[in-house]
Amino acid sequence: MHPPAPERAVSDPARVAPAGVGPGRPTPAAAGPDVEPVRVDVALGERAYPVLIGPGVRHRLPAEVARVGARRVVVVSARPAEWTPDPGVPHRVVPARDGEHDKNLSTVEQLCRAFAEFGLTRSDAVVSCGGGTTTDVVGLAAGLYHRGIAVIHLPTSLLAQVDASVGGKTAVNLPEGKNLVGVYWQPRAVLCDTEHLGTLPEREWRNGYGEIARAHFIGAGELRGRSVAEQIAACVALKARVVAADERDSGLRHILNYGHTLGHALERATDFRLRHGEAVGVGTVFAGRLAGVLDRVPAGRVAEHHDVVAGYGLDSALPADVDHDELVALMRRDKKAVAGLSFVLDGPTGPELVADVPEAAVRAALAGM
Ligand SMILES: NC(=O)c1ccc[n+]([C@@H]2O[C@H](COP(=O)([O-])OP(=O)(O)OC[C@H]3O[C@@H](n4cnc5c(N)ncnc54)[C@H](O)[C@@H]3O)[C@@H](O)[C@H]2O)c1
Ligand SMILES: [Zn+2]
Repeated sequence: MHPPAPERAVSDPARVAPAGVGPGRPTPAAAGPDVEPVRVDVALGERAYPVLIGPGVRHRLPAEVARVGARRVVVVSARPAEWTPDPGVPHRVVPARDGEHDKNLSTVEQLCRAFAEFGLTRSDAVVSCGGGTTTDVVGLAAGLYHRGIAVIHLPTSLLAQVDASVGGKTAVNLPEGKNLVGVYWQPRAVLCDTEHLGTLPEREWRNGYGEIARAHFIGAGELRGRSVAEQIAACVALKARVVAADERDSGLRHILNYGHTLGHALERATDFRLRHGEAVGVGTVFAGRLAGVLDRVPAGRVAEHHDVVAGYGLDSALPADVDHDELVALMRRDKKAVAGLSFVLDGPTGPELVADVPEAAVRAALAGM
């Protein structure tokens, strides 16, 4: 099989200079002839790591493996083996499958056994290549094996590049629920190769754009019309800033859940017929409407939520068959709910967690969506 297709021109090719420099800010990083990768640093002291974004950045893998000092590597890949470059040290490729079905403890055990069989020691490394489900399960296996071994992610879906592979949260599912077992385990590097997106189905593009749309309202700003690499870089830079300030989700990190309270409820209410990003898109429109109902933002800002979500090709309306009572009940049970109905909402001082939102306001925002 041939290397992935070239970068897809999803949006206006007009390029804009990367926004600022420094930790958590995208900075240019040269990588090859016609390549303009961007580097974002996740500033976590001695656990700081780079995220490289752009066409062909997978070829930085041997350099990153060398930087980590690994002598042997296990590559866990849900994509064809040729998608991962030779890491430059003795290695084994273990095939994996993306999907929630295999994101479980049994896969973690199989992976750890493969690491042991190949003789990985504490100072070696694991590489993941796949969607967010694969980076999550491999991240957890790496975080547990020998009480933690270096992991480098090569995320291949847009959602995994803008969100799942960065920030150090790892988890697997139990029959009782999603993401119930996990650890915080930061990768040593993340290589977001935009060429890897060349084969992504349309729906998975939308899935990623739901997260990019919500990022618009929590600090990433206007990204419509920018190149995919710039959109990813801006979302990663936003996440890097938030994670550097609140690695373990005890405060600021909750702003990343913008649009997610209704989003999660919608995923459940539709029995996961909606992809996560599609649900977050609708949830983002709702967050704008609710902030409007509560007089936290003017009408123009409410409309901007609709325009941004629709502008990324996402549905902004609630699916016709969902019941508002059920959505309200699910939102009350949201695991992030601190008191009553809680939402991350925009306001005069920017987005913040708002607790005890009156149910009538929630219903008013849902009505007519
Ligand atoms: N750890 C975190 O902070 C974090 C954040 C957000 C999401 N997540 C997790 O990420 C997962 C969702 O990630 P996802 O949407 O990537 O799911 P996924 O891994 O299931 O991938 C989505 C689909 O895209 C396909 N795919 C991936 N890359 C492809 C490519 N290059 N070409 C063709 N097809 C490709 C996959 O095979 C799959 O069918 C969820 O399990 C979620 O819990 C984790
Ligand atoms: Zn999300």
